[in-house]
Amino acid sequence: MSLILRSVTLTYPDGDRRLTALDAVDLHVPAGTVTAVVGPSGSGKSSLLAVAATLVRPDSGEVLVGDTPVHGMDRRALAALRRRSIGIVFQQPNLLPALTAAEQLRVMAHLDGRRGTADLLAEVGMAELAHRRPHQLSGGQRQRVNIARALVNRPRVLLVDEPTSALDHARGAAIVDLITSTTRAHGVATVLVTHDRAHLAGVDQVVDLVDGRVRSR
Ligand SMILES: Nc1ncnc2c1ncn2[C@@H]1O[C@H](COP(=O)(O)OP(=O)(O)OP(=O)(O)O)[C@@H](O)[C@H]1O
Repeated sequence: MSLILRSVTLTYPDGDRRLTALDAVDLHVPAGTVTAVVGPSGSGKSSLLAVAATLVRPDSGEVLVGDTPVHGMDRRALAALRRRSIGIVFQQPNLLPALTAAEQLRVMAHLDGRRGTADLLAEVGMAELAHRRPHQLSGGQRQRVNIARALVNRPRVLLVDEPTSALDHARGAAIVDLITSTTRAHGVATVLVTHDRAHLAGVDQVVDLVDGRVRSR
């Protein structure tokens, strides 16, 4: 159950012209592996995540989420696919301030009728802090809860946006290690967008995005 982008092109209106944010991008992220997407500001990283999340429809090309082609799906079908198959970890953990770590996960589980959230908190090293609210947690701990929450619906695809930007070096490295180990344990296809090349030794594939084009290495 992989994530595949085939020759994806995305443009935005730019005055009288169009700006090409993604230019014939090919990406294959097999299940149980992490692909890091690295590139300078404006190279198209957020656009790539938005297309992979099915939040933005490309001008052309094909997106397959967990082997399901999204082309031609209506909004309702896309929303169902996102809920069922895609986990998203945003740069800033947008946790609900009034809820404890355990409750953040249970809300998601309740919405989707899933169980087993305590195991997920333990997996990200947060079992003992499960009763704490976001303001009682460090940035790294909040990011751990955020990652666990993204896994509640047992997604096939995990999309992670700059998870280390607010963390120091050691905590950033620990978060990337955690993303890698949970990716393997859950067999998800993970895309990790980052401008920070420091922590990428353990990932399976690194692609450079330059002016909307992928350069593999
Ligand atoms: N909604 C939009 N309308 C017009 N142009 C846009 C829009 N969103 C992004 N762009 C442009 O598309 C290009 C790619 O932007 P994108 O946000 O994907 O880059 P990025 O690599 O994520 O950048 P950063 O690291 O700064 O977040 C940039 O030139 C940007 O200005």
